[in-house]
Amino acid sequence: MNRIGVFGANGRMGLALLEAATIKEQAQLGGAYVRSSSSLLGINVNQVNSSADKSISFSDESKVADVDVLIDFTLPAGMRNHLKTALDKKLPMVIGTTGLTSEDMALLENAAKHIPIVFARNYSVGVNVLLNLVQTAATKFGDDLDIEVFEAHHRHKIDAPSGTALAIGESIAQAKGWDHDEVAVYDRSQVETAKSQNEIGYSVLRGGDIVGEHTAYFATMGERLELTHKASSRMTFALGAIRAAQWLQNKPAGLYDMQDVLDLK
Ligand SMILES: NC(=O)C1=CN([C@@H]2O[C@H](COP(=O)(O)OP(=O)(O)OC[C@H]3O[C@@H](n4cnc5c(N)ncnc54)[C@H](OP(=O)(O)O)[C@@H]3O)[C@@H](O)[C@H]2O)C=CC1
Ligand SMILES: O=C(O)C1=N[C@H](C(=O)O)C[C@H](O)C1
Repeated sequence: MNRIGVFGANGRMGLALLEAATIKEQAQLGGAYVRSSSSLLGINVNQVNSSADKSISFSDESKVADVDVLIDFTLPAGMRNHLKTALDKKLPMVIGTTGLTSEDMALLENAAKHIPIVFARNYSVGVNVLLNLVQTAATKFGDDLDIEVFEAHHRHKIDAPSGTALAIGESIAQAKGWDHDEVAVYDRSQVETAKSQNEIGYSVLRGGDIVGEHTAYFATMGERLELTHKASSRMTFALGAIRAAQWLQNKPAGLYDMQDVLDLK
């Protein structure tokens, strides 16, 4: 049995994870962690999400105990603290937080020398299949090809482009043999020349309650391929993260991703 500890348990993803832990067989909610200053401390999780396990109350994230694996979908600063806890307690960790810097990634790589970690910018099956499909598309057209990535999310999202959009772009860059940082174009407002074929352009929409949509465009003279993924429920990500937490059981230290979990490599 996997006793799962969820950080940021009062967030949009946190609440979905509390519910997902009750749905998945062989999984059990072990801890619903919130900040030490949270007004939710001691309140039964069931009062906030009626589908969550009645036996658990929100507890202080600095008092992690009686769990087998930790899950973090918070913000980069939260993830850094929660990673320290996982290292102290020698617990495996599933991380979905996006907007991480290269310094954060270095922290993850170092931590993964001591504990097993799954880090994925999207825990849906569809997006992880898409990461392979865009590599096929990117290499099957000739060089006279324009590649763009579009993403749309809810009004509350603060990082842009989304982690998934960047993962799609990085996957394409890898297939093309490009350095992603050199070819990524985030803003054309100050550019007065036509685009080159060696770039990946990003565009972003924020509005309403959009859960998460991503399209990779492959446009050439005479045709255009659009590969789109649309998530319609956060439960997709939450169930994927619980699956990753179960997969991590008994894994050696290392940095894994959702494609490892789904055997898509
Ligand atoms: N990989 C994937 O598949 C997915 C990733 N995400 C990512 O997950 C993250 C969270 O998204 P979402 O749930 O919508 O965001 P919310 O804003 O709804 O929730 C964020 C949670 O993190 C907590 N938090 C923020 N900062 C800290 C901190 N410094 N220390 C402790 N806790 C902190 C918040 O607590 P408080 O309320 O006290 O501020 C809250 O519980 C984002 O990075 C998002 O991009 C989202 C969906 C899928
Ligand atoms: O913030 C979100 O909501 C999401 N974030 C992830 C991202 O940045 O790619 C994944 C998903 O699209 C939802």
